[in-house]
Amino acid sequence: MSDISYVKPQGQDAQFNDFVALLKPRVMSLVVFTAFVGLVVAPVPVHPLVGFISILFIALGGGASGALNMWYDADIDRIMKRTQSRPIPAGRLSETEALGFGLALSVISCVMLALASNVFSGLFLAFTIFFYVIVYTMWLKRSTPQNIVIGGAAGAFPPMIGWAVATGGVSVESVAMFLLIFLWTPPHFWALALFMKSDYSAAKVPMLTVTHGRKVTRRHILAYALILAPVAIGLGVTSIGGPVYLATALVLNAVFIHGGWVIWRRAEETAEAEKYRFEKRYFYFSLLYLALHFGALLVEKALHLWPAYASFAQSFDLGFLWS
Ligand code: HEM
Ligand SMILES: CC(C)=CCC/C(C)=C/CC/C(C)=C/COP(=O)(O)OP(=O)(O)O
Repeated sequence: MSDISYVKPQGQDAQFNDFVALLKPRVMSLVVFTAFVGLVVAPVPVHPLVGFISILFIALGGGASGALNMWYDADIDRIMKRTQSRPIPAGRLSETEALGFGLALSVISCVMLALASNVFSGLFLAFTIFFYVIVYTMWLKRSTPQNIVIGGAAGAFPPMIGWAVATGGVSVESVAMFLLIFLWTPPHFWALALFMKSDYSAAKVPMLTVTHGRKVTRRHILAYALILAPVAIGLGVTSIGGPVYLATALVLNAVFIHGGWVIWRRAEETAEAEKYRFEKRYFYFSLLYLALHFGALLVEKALHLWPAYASFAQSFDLGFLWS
């Protein structure tokens, strides 16, 4: 964690773009979208200004956790090809700058979210940052191949935070959204780990592909796709689901399981000869998979404003089983 290797390029100030890059904006865009959906689909309406400010601070909190992750992981980011051009390993920002930026932004975002919505949401955001930075990044990532399974919880909390902004609490629906992302994370990440294995071996990060090999990882991807499907479809029979969501989930999960099956059956030599083309496609499909599930929840929310649709959708709601 020292700054010894840091040499600021002459005459070049730390760039605004580099601070933005510390926020991991591309990954966080989907994270923030899930938080937004969590907020919008909740049964309690939120004033648009409060909603906007809350999402802004959830986004900043997520970004802050990304900056703290990059501060702590600078040593392994220097080794991995995929991450070598990040601001710290590339020498454009110092570790101290990233740490200060990440800490300041974390405090500001949690306090502001608490003030803008409610204390529970602010504390929930703080816990999520803690989970990603301390539990995942500092502890699990370097110690167990289950790192992303357990650590993945951090990435699954944002829709619950959005829901908490609106309702001040937790519900079956928000837990179901959490479970959807929680069980999606392993196949999402392991598909990438199949074609990024050498990066992780070089950095000695105990990802499943490194510790147990690609064959075991392939089996795990299929297993998680199979466990994920009933949870993803199950979300459709809660109060925030409905026929449009259910149809979307049925199609997406059939495709995701089929892809997981193909990944499991693929001979390593074939995958290597094809430069892991299918695995790469599966990784990108995983992003679409999650975005479309949350997109379908938004569509349900809009359609529920139409009374005829709302009463039709009601017949799919099995909420009486748990309420
Ligand atoms: C522990 C949990 C997770 C791990 C280990 C993980 C890992 C990764 C990695 C290593 C990448 C490649 C990033 C890059 O090229 O810089 C990636 C990409 C991505 N991840 Fe995840 N991910 C996790 C959870 C999530 C969650 C919860 C979301 C959103 C809800 C998400 C959304 C994305 C997106 C949108 C990309 C594509 C970024 C791009 O185009 O550059 N990830 N993920
Ligand atoms: C609101 C809030 C606090 C949200 C946090 C959301 C969250 C935990 C997202 C994690 C997604 C992510 C970039 C994982 C990368 O893992 P990695 O760090 O191992 O990947 P890397 O090798 O690309 O750094």
